[in-house]
Amino acid sequence: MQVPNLEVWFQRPTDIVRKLCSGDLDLGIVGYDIISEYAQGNDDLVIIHDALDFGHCRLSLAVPKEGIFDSINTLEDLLNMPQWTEERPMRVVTGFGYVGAKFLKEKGFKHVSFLAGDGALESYPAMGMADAIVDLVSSGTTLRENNLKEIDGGIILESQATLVASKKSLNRREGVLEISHEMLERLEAHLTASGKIMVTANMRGNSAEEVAERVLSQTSLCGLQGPTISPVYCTLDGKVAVDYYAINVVVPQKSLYKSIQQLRSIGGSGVLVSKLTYIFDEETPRWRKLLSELGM
Ligand SMILES: Nc1ncnc2c1ncn2[C@@H]1O[C@H](COP(=O)(O)OP(=O)(O)OP(=O)(O)O)[C@@H](O)[C@H]1O
Ligand SMILES: O=P(O)(O)OC[C@H]1O[C@H](OP(=O)(O)OP(=O)(O)O)[C@H](O)[C@@H]1O
Ligand SMILES: [Mg+2]
Repeated sequence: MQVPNLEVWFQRPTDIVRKLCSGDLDLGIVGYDIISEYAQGNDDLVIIHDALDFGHCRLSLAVPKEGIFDSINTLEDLLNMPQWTEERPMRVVTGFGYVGAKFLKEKGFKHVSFLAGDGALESYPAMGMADAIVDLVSSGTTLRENNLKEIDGGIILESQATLVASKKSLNRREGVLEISHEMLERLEAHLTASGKIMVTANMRGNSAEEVAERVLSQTSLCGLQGPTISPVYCTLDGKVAVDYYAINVVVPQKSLYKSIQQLRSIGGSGVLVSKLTYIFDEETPRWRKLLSELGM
């Protein structure tokens, strides 16, 4: 473990929120969907990082593609269907009863009944047990396989993994604030580095400035703050001389090949490419934001 005094437990998403609320966990990594549903109105929880860039999905309303829903393509269409009455409300199955109900109420749905379910909700409409579902969608494969469709305006929330904490722990438990700070810094630095690579190459030149001019003339070689150019020393006739310059530049992974082509076009050779693990920038605004939410 690279962070001392940190113990890691894998728990079910709902239990993470529950244990944060009860004070049994100090920090949690959990989807925003779960926080929205299960941390209802609990102001002890605070989101330290809201976009860890994994577990991307959306909570969405879906209905069967055919039958009475054949021409239903928007939330408005669904709302105006004559089928839903007090005696026969639209039956929605979901594991997200709180945010699901709140959403439909805000959109003006009156005749709705909710049914709770944990898994394979996509099968409920075909089994005749529900009219619509509110569930997580990522690739959309599960919906397609079950002959269901999303409708315009039916996205309830977008979710991805977040780092959350209990304010009580941050304020009162020794070391929790410091560890949270370190984790936040490492996560941000790692996210900043993801998708970026370091390209190193050698280039013949008369001076660092002259090499820099050539490098900066290329759009894909500008780097984070500009290229780093340093002399490569060799011995020539028994004397130390500089014939080559090494250039170091950080570029987006997706411009890898373009960068190589541009480097070659200005005389670069011996190109090395390495992955970056962390890029530590200035103190992240998320830290300031957290301190202010804690009243510090
Ligand atoms: N298809 C998906 N693609 C990406 N992220 C998803 C997907 N489905 C769920 N998630 C995210 O992952 C979290 C965990 O999903 P899920 O509830 O299916 O977990 P699980 O580990 O299977 O737990 P459980 O055993 O309680 O079902 C969700 O809260 C959501 O944030
Ligand atoms: O749009 P897709 O990429 O098909 O993903 C969506 C599916 O993934 C989740 O289920 P999961 O596989 O976690 O099973 P579960 O519902 O039984 O937990 C979610 O509940 C959907 O069923
Ligand atoms: Mg699951």
